Amino acid sequence: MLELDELRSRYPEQELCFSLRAEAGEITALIGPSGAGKSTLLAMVAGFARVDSGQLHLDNRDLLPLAPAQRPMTTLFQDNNLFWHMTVYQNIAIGLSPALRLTAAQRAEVEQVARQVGIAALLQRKPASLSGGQQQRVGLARCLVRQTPVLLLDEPFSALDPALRFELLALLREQTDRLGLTVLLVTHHPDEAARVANRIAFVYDGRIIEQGDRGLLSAPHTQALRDYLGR
Ligand SMILES: Nc1ncnc2c1ncn2[C@@H]1O[C@H](COP(=O)(O)OP(=O)(O)OP(=O)(O)O)[C@@H](O)[C@H]1O
Repeated sequence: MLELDELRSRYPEQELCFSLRAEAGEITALIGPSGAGKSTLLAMVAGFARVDSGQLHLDNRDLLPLAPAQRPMTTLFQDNNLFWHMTVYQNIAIGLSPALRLTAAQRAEVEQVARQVGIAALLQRKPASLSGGQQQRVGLARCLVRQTPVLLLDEPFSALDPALRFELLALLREQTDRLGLTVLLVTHHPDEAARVANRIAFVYDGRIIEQGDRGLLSAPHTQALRDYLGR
């Protein structure tokens, strides 16, 4: 289980403080207004943003002393950070070896993950020749090949049209179940959250002020969540 206990960051204009529990095999959707702190929450967990106090554990292992690269997690943003001069194969392989020196077993892993996310036929292509949805599949494949137990996703599919977005989310759901991943997914689409997430956390003014299962969206407790949902 990934546990955030009063994980706190103080900025001049705002103090952020998050408590959250996320189980393996679960997708937790983080929703909330712009500026509420969703991306900063992910950055605090990943080690990219300063943490002033509180605790962060994965299965009772203290993650706070670890540098970002040592943390057992992978981050995917909307801007998927693909390298345009490299092939799809290389773009996935770089998740395993920055120098692209792969063992035979690792090469087989790249091919297997590519099959799982439906891009096996595209391995020799360059990202520029792919559709937006295919590019995000490559980004997801790079994350999955690393085999980290935690995935931090910051609106990875938001630029895609709804049908493609749901296709990619279904793929994420499938891989989360298959690999027992712990996924935190920032999204601006509550319908997206309702479709794939096990839990939904509403981030408001630097705090999680409501959380629950998908039912949260049909029965919000706070006025802030009602306002956010436009009800
Ligand atoms: N490095 C920083 N310096 C100062 N303030 C910061 C910093 N990082 C985060 N913050 C504070 O955290 C707040 C939340 O920003 P964040 O980008 O996490 O919100 P968000 O919910 O992801 O918004 P959006 O949905 O628009 O991406 C900011 O308004 C700011 O007050």
